[in-house]
Amino acid sequence: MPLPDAMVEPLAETAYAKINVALHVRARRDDGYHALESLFVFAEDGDRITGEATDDGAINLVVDGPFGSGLEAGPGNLVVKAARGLQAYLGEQRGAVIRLTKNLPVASGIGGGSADAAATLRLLTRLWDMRIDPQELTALALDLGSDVPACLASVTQLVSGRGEHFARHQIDDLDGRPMLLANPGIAVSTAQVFAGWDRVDRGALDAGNLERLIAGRNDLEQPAIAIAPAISDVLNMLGQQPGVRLYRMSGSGATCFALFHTQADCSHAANALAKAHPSWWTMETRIRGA
Ligand SMILES: C[C@](O)(CO)[C@H](O)COP(=O)(O)OP(=O)(O)OC[C@H]1O[C@@H](n2ccc(N)nc2=O)[C@H](O)[C@@H]1O
Ligand SMILES: Nc1ncnc2c1ncn2[C@@H]1O[C@H](COP(=O)(O)OP(=O)(O)OP(=O)(O)O)[C@@H](O)[C@H]1O
Repeated sequence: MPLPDAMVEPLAETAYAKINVALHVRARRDDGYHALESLFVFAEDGDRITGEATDDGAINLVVDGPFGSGLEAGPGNLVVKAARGLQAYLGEQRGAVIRLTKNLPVASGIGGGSADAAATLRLLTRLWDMRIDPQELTALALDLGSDVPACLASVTQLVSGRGEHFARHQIDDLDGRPMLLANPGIAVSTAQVFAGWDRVDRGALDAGNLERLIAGRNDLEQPAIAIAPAISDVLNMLGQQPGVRLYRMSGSGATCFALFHTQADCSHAANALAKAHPSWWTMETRIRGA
């Protein structure tokens, strides 16, 4: 027997937070973007997107959640852009009512907007019953943002170019590893951080194993710290925590992450940060497996 409408659960997707375990900036390109080499991993947690299909063709977005208040729900929101882009791309006549529960800080280097856009594409292909693999949507995804193509699969990937080259990458000991994210409460503009890069190529990324990644870098750390010095405080604090294996800034900041040996180490660090800096945002999570 079919369920009455009120009991039909809306479809849901998690917009997994993206973390750049290492991010090497190799060159400034003629198109203004930068050529990067990065290992992307994804957290098991992130924003949440739910939706229901409508027949009128309209895209309506409602935003809630801890970081929802500062975010517009209109045409500038990456969820709306992704939905409209998908409608146009596939000539879809149906619309959708979408709810974005914003759990991740905005403009914080963990790709919240990019993850939301990719999750919207995954959600709507299911909602509108499109017989299409979201991986076919790479060109549309890249139009929405450099990180969006890799966010479609949201598994560990080596990413290069502006973000258009991405391939699954297996590293022992990463899947399921406890991870703490920490942000000092400062929104940082990605474009402004890239503009502060000193244009020195410090060499290629070696993502062969965790040891080599530990020897890697985030070349955007220094320009981000110049804009938001509190990033140094976050890094210092993370580096002092017992059981930390690797700590670094993610993306263009200001969020930093630390990978731990055990969940107990991670929880201990989360408590220490919350006690010393109650205003900082933290999230205790794990690296999402393939
Ligand atoms: C820093 C990273 O998050 C690392 O994963 C990404 O490179 C940024 O990805 P994103 O937020 O999706 O960035 P986009 O929305 O495409 O671009 C925002 C701005 O960042 C700069 N930008 C971005 C990506 C890139 N490879 N080079 C750049 O110089 C450009 O000034 C661009 O106008
Ligand atoms: N759904 C959304 N979530 C977050 N930001 C959005 C969204 N839609 C539009 N934006 C805009 O996109 C900009 C970048 O937001 P986002 O949170 O993706 O940045 P980020 O985490 O620094 O990304 P990256 O790691 O890719 O550099 C913000 O200035 C914000 O106003």
